[in-house]
Amino acid sequence: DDAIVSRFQEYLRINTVQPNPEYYKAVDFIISQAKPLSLESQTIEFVKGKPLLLLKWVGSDPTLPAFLLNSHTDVVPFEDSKWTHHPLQAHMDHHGDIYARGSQDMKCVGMQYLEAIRKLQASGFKPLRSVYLSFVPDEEIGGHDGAEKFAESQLFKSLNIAIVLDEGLPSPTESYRVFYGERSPWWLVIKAKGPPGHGAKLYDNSAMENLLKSIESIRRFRASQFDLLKAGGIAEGDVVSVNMAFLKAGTPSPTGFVMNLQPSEAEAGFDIRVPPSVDAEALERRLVEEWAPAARNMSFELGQFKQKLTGKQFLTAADDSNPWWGLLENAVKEAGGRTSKPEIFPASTDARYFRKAGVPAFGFSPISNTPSLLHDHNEYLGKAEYLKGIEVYVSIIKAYASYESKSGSRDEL
Ligand SMILES: CSCC[C@H](NC(C)=O)C(=O)O
Ligand SMILES: [Zn+2]
Ligand SMILES: [Zn+2]
Repeated sequence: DDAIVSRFQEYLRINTVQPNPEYYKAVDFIISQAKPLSLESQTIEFVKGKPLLLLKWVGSDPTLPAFLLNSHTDVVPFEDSKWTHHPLQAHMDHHGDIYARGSQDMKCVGMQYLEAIRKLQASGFKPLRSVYLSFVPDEEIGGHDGAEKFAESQLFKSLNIAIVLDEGLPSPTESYRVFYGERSPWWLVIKAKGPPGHGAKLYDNSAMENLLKSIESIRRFRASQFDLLKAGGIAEGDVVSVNMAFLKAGTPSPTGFVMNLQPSEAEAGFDIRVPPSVDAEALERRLVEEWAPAARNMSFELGQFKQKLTGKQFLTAADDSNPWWGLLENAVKEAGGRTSKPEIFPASTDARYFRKAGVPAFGFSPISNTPSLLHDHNEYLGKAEYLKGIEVYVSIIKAYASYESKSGSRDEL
């Protein structure tokens, strides 16, 4: 167990923090881990400097579709002064909790896949289906140069993947959370223009006033969605979330912002997440007519990383019609765990690109009894929970790799 935990800590200590992740250090480390497992390995640069590592554990029946275990190698930035231990130290405290950026999101999962394969090989298990592992870059900044290009590639098609597993979220209870779809991310910048003027003058249609009207309207909508959630009976992934990411306005000067000048431009950035169950077109109309009406000198554009998905959202069946669902549920049970009712992922993962390519995907991180600290200060994972998660993957990989039916092919799902 000590060696297993040390390997996890080693991966956590590699600085793959956006916006300058040391991707090759991570890839070299994973390759070194895969060597003793005799996995086939290839590194693909869809975009220069952003390697995607693809590993393969070859199954004995090449006529059966394979399955893919995906994880991203990058992590989000942190404010290290707000942490109890430095987020790149991977310090384990006396409770066995390992503090590090990526301990939950999602270096744990990437390493757990490999550790599970190591255990299966040690037990003499031989897969029938091939098992692929992808370690992808850039998930945290939209996945365009990583999983999106991979899922759209000829290479991906040639792998003949029947099912993908990707990241989920920690569960504060005993039951693991599983995700079969996601909300669509809309990252919008709403801009207002208006006549400038003296700070002492009351007049209509200033940029600030126009923007504030929009913010008020957006906040009323946010409150209505939040009220639905607070009332209960509806999941986080089934309401629209709206949060302001930034406010940018004012006329800067070397001594601070000018106080007696009403600026001619003002803008605000919003992170909006739209569930598959919500009419995205109606929301778009609301955006055009109420939140950024041209009549009020307003416009909108996409923020950085250009996140806005409209149109069809792809969901993976999480019922008897999908054999991979039952196999997953059962495998978790056999490892002594329990899955809760499948949910819509409240944020975004690379799974959306695989689903879009026509391949079903589940979001699943085997972390129970743990607060969700993705992107938060003091992200940690308990050693016991990490080790238990490896056993869960042993069970899942065994079940998936042994599934004989040809009905696990993509066309029939
Ligand atoms: C929209 S691309 C960024 C991806 C990131 N994923 C997670 C899981 O936090 C997010 O939802 O913000
Ligand atoms: Zn993640
Ligand atoms: Zn993340």
